[in-house]
Parts: sequence; C-alpha cells; structure tokens
Amino acid sequence: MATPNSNGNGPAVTAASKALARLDLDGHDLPPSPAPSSPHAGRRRYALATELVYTETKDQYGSSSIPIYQSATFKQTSSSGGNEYDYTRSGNPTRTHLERHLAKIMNATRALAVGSGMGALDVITRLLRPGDEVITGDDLYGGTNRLLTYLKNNQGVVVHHVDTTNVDRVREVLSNKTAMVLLETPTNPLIKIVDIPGIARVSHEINSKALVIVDNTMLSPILCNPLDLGADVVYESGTKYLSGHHDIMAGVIAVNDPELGDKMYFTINATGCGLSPNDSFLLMRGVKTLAIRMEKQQTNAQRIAEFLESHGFKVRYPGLKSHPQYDLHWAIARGAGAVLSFETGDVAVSERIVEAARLWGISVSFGCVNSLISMPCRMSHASIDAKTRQERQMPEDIIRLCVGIEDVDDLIDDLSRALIQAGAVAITLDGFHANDADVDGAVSSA
Ligand SMILES: Cc1ncc(COP(=O)(O)O)c(C=O)c1O
Ligand SMILES: N[C@@H](CCSC[C@H](N)C(=O)O)C(=O)O
Repeated sequence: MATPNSNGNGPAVTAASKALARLDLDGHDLPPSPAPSSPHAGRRRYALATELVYTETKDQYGSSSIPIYQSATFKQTSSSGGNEYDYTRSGNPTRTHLERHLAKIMNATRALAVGSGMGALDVITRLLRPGDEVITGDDLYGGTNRLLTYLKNNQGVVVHHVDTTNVDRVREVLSNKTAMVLLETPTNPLIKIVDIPGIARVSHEINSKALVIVDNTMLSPILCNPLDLGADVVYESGTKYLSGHHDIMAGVIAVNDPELGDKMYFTINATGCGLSPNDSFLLMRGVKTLAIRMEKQQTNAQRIAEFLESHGFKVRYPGLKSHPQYDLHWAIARGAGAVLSFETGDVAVSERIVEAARLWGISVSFGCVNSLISMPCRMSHASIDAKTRQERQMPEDIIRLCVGIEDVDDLIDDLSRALIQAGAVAITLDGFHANDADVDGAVSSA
C-alpha cells in the first residue's frame, strides 16, 4: 500500500521514486551484482577544496548529509538475496558513501575504510607471504615499526629498515623478493622527506611486482596524492587530519588496481575490520572541513616554527627554508603540514617544557583542531626500544608539536611561557634565546 509523502499530497511510491530507488545513495545506477565489493570512485570535476564538500546523497528524502545506516543486517527480497547490502561487515551504505568520496579525493578508483590506521596497514600487510621482503624507513611511526617487527618475528617476513631519504639505499636492498616498499613522508617524528617518485621508479624498475605503499597520514590528500607520484597503495590514519577532531579512530586505504582493491576488500570482510556506520558518518563530516582546517593549521605551524627557529632552536619543519630537503618536499607536496619537532639538547628541559604548557595538551596523535605537545621517545614511539631509537638517531629530548587552529599568538605566548618556566632559554635585554643555541642552526642534518 502506498504511504503519503511528507506533504500529505498523494502516494510516495510514484514512478519517479521507484526510479530513484534503483539508484544508490550517490545517484549511481545499482549494478546487478553486490556493490560493496566493487564501489567505484566518482570523478573529480572541481578543485579539491570544493570536492571535499561536494557529495550527492540522492535518497528519497533528499538528505543533505549521509544518513547513518545503523543496521547490522538488511532485508532481502528473496532467499537468494536481491538487496545491494546483506550485512554491515560486508558492506554498509554509509561506509560505501564515504569510500566513494575518499576515492575521489585521493585520486583513486577505490578506497576502503577500516577501524584505524594500524587496521589499514594490517589489511595491506596481509598481502605478504612468508619469505617476502619489505623495505621501509629508519624513522617510522612507532606502531608501524611494531607491526613490521611482529611480521618479522612471527610471519617469516624479512624487513629491511634503511634510510629512505636516500634512493640509493633503497636500490641496494631491492630484489625480486621485495614485495613491498613502505614509505612515510614527512617521517614521524624526525620530519625527514622521502622522494616518492624516485623510489617508486627504482622499485618498479628492479621489481615490477613490488608494491610501493605510502603512509600519507602526515600530509593528507589535501597536500599530497601519492598515487599520482607512482605509489601503488596509499593509506592513512583517518584518526588524524581526515576526521580532524580526535573523536574517532579510522583508517583509509586507496588504490587504482581493481585486483588489489578486491583482495583487500576480501580481508576486510573476512576479518570484520570495516569502519562502523557511525564512525563512517563522522569521518565523512570531518573530511568536508579538511581544506580549511589544514590551511589554518599550517599557517599557525609556520609561525611557530619560525618563532622557535628565530630563538635558536633546532627545528624540523618542511615549511622552513633551513630544512635540508625543503625543495624535495615542495616538489611532492602542496603544503608543509602542521607537525614539527624541535630539540632542546636536554631531556629534563624538554620534559619541563611539555609539562609547563597549558594550551598545548600533552597527548599523542596529531591532525586535530587543538594543539598538542609530546615527547615522542616516551609517548608515540615508546614501543621502539631505546637501543633501536639510539641506532636510528632519534634524539631523546625531541619535542613534537602538532599545531591546531587556535589563535597563533595564544599558542606562541603559552609556548614562550613554558620555555621560560622550564629554563630552556636565556633571557636578555632583546628577548630570549635557546640556551647554548647555535644561533645559525636550524636543522643541521635531518
Ligand atoms: C604516521 C602514522 N601512521 C599510522 C598511524 C596509525 O594510525 P591509528 O592510530 O589510526 O591506528 C599513526 C598514528 O597512530 C601515525 O602517526
Ligand atoms: N599507545 C599508542 C600510542 C599511539 S601514537 C599515535 C600517533 N600515531 C602519534 O604519532 O602520536 C601505541 O602504542 O600505539
């Protein structure tokens, strides 16, 4: 029986609404086979900042934002199925909408959304087989290092940590056993820059089957599209810039090769790590403001990096001309991002600065609207043992700043007060400068 529409002016189930019902939420014709295994990207027509906001949800109510399909299971029209979705582990309309939107902004044909950034790397590394080799950096997010160490110790995977800022170091270990080259740029927390196109070229030349995988968490798609630079797979922690408010955990994978996409979708369905409908909604909402958040965050970060450098601290930030890989960074990215690190030369002083800050929250993570301060060796990278940290030249006193959207003068005032209170600076008639500062010295070697 027909039900009245919202105006009460006649039946809701008209020929037009029946036609609409054959379209999915993005207005695409429903394919005959189940769509969750083959979501396709919308094509980009506008500038990225526009595309971030622009989505079409053509449901029968004209919803402006994607509804949260908070349902584990879906009714079928017959015992053999008939509905596009059957079970949320396998696919959910809110997640599909998000994945299509992400594919569009990541310049991919397919994106997959999972429960965390580490979940994304887990899905990717399940493509590995015992005996496969992975080449990766010697400055990496601690959780990435932990998962790779697990694979090495338990799954028979060989892991080479090399200086990925040098293409020749990667070339030296590439072979027909290389299954993956896993890159992070800028690296977390030393802010080293990696030549994605150079490494992709040499990797594919030496082994056409090697997958070049880029963790794009530090930049996000608004600043870098690794798939356009020769990468085969890009993944990100959606917990960071993509969502932007530290209210969800999420991970995203994007590819252009349909076979790779299908293999990773299989893992997501088989293991049940797909992003929940509610978190898919929140990630979708967050993504829409990515451009404006990043613009403000990196403007603030630039001011703070310049402030610290001008007071004699050794600062690592690709927005500073003193960064030794400044040109390389700007060849692969459209902005410097909002994470920077600096050293004080003394672990106890660093500890006092972090603990004296008020506006800057002492937290791991980054990419959020509020500013954070941390000591990576004790926090985000504590899972890398002290000996390895030392071998990889990770300074124990390094402080990481993850800059948010607050008023930059407030951030600088709070940081200045913390530096003074911690005894990190010598106060002179002209102002203050880092104790024992080599005043010329920003990053002498990254
Ligand atoms: C560079 C980088 N990649 C991946 C991850 C993992 O993301 P998640 O915390 O969402 O699992 C993090 C942080 O956690 C990170 O900093
Ligand atoms: N206890 C966590 C630490 C997460 S660090 C989060 C983020 N990637 C960062 O760099 O701050 C863990 O051990 O994974």
